Amino acid sequence: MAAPENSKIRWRSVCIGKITVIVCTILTILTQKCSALPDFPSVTYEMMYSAGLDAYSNQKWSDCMKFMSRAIEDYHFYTETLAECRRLCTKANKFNTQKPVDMQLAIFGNYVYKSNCIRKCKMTKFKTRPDNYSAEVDEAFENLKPYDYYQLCAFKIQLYQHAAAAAYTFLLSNKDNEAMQKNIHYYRSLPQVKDEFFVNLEEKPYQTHYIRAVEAYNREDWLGVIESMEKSTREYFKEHRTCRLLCEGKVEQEQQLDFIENIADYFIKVLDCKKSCGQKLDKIYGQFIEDFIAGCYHYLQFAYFKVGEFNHASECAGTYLLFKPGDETMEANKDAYLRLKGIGPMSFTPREDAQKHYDLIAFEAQLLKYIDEHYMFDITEVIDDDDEFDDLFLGDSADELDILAKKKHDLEEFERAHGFQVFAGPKELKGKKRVVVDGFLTDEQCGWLKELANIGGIKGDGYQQYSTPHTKHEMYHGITVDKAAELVEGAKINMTAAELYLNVSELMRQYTEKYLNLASPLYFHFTHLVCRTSLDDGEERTDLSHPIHADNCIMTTDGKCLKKLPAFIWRDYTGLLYLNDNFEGGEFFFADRNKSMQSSVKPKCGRLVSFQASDYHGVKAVTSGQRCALAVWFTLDRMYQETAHDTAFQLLAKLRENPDLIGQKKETEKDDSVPVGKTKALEVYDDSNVQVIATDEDLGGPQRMAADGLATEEECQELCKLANGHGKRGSGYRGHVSPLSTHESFEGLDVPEAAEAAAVQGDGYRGKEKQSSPHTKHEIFAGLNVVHAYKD
Ligand SMILES: O=C(O)CCC(=O)C(=O)O
Ligand SMILES: [Fe+3]
Repeated sequence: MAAPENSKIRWRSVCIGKITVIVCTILTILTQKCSALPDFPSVTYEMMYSAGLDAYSNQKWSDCMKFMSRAIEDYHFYTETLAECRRLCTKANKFNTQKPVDMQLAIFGNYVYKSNCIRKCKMTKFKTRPDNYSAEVDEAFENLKPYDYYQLCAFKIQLYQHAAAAAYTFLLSNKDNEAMQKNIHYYRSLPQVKDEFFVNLEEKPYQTHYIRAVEAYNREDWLGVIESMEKSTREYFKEHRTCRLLCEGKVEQEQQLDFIENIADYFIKVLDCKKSCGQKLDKIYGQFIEDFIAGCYHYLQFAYFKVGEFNHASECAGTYLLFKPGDETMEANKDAYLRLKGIGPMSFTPREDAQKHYDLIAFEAQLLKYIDEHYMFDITEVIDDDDEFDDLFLGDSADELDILAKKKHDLEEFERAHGFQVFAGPKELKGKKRVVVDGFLTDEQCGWLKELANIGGIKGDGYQQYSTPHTKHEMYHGITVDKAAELVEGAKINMTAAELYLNVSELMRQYTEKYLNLASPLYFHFTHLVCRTSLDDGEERTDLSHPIHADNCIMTTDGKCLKKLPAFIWRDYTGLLYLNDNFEGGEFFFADRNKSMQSSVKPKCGRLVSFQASDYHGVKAVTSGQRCALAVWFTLDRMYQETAHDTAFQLLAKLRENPDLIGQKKETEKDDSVPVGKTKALEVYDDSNVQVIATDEDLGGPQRMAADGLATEEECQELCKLANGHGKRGSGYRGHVSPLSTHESFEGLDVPEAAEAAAVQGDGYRGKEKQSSPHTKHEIFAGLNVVHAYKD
């Protein structure tokens, strides 16, 4: 478990210096007695969060817990109260809009009246409390960040029950957060941590009732389903209203606009926020449930049917059909209900609250569609890519932030230690994950490598032996790193140059990995020292030395990047280290998909350019002289790692130990230095029990492979056990009833798989026959049974 110490928090401390001290003092005086937050109205969640962060960085773990939990508590108090004020004031009207002198005047007059109402309400409830919070802090609370800090601080003082609950709560809203997945995994491995510690501290009433309803459904306790699901729908609409009301204060206006423009822009932003309430709320145990509210009515209609309350059952069926018109299962149920005495078309009139909810959402969707298609958003808005480099170092959880801050620091240290200077970044180069850095080689070193390329370089090497692969006006020759080592053995070049080749390419790999802040290691796929020499010095040229292309896909005429063979689709990043500038032309450039130039780089000795292999780029014509570079293509897939570096390393080590061997063996003429594909890479695995039993030709298509020996008998059994374990849990999990199964699926199986399992259950319930789980089947048949029961 990576629990950071002495870490720098990358958080804008909103409450620094004096204020923090005051807050801390107040809270310290209050000590245990601080739960009645409204009594201390001027202490806000923002202040407490800041105090919590300070406590965290000063390693005051229990203070950190205390402040974080109070911050969370106050955030709830504040948001609930705010929503309540807005709700109370929605109906406050003074001016008659029915017979207005001027309708618009009356409407806005009422807004003035409502605004006053909200202000009065806030004054009564919040008293002297400041009412201006930074968007960053609000976002942190929405994403449950305080729980992240809370769990770390609790962990530090071995309060595992608190830590586990906070970690679990955070994870439910931040499912992809790998650091927290690892933390949960770690907590679970502790003997003192019990399953029941993993509780969702942010569970909303509608979720609790929903879970109970599904549990009751699984027990076939139909009255229980009715009671809990009715409560769940009521609570859901309430929560939805609150969520929408909270959207109403969240807009930051940047520009001076007309009165009406201002209102429209503000309104659109609020609308956009409201639209996301469904996405936010339709979750159980953090798992999104499609058509959540419709699903509730499906459960209800079935439960009412089971207890013989057909009027209610029909009403719920009708409500379901409001949300899912034409749903086959429900239409069939409807037909069946219609055959019952006392049930007519009116029995299917949707519930009033559901109808209101539906109308609102539908109207908003219509409005948003209009806005999407017609509204002229201010076109001066430009994408601010100033922070793109920093984006590479952005994290979510406290753990992540600390790790990333450390990585950024490491990178800076690495740059300092090697004397590298960043010359251009994503902003100047007009693309993410691009960098130009100087200082990789001295002039002398560039000279050695150039000489190496010229002595040992093979014409067309690396280009299927074509000496002019891209333009007839230039000749290419190159040398791979293992070939360079062989030249040392053949006494054609000195050891220093070959070692430099090996070492500097490794530095390029390390730097690219660090700069791009990659989560997994980079491997060499192909390393090539290459020179291009102008054949017609000084002639006018309209062609390029290297046409616009990407290094891992085929560029189509309409600018698409097709990840298909024969492109080297496993290449992920490219590094080009230039060796000279005494030539004409030959600028490297990045291009758009429409082939227009985005930015260019002038080669010079020791200058590295690194970028994503899928970025389009090219080289302008070399109109005179020779241009040399060390080009390295990296892959994230170990399978495609080239063996040349190992070979070179071993040979050079042997020659260092036995210098007598140098010059004894005749250097071979054979050139086998074409880029290494899968077959060569697989040889790496031959040493570790893996045997390739069939490849592309045997299996009748590209990129196919079968191999034995990837797991031992024991490992296979382990995996089977795991699968069986999940199978069992799966059946207990079908109603999303056990938090443990959600929790376990995060570590036992991968997240998408767990998500899929949950999605299947949700979907299946709504009658999709393709689902295979027994529970789902049961629900489909149960649905159909209704029909059959009355047909027969
Ligand atoms: O040498 C350069 O600047 C770029 C070469 C290149 O893009 C390539 O070989 O794929
Ligand atoms: Fe390229």
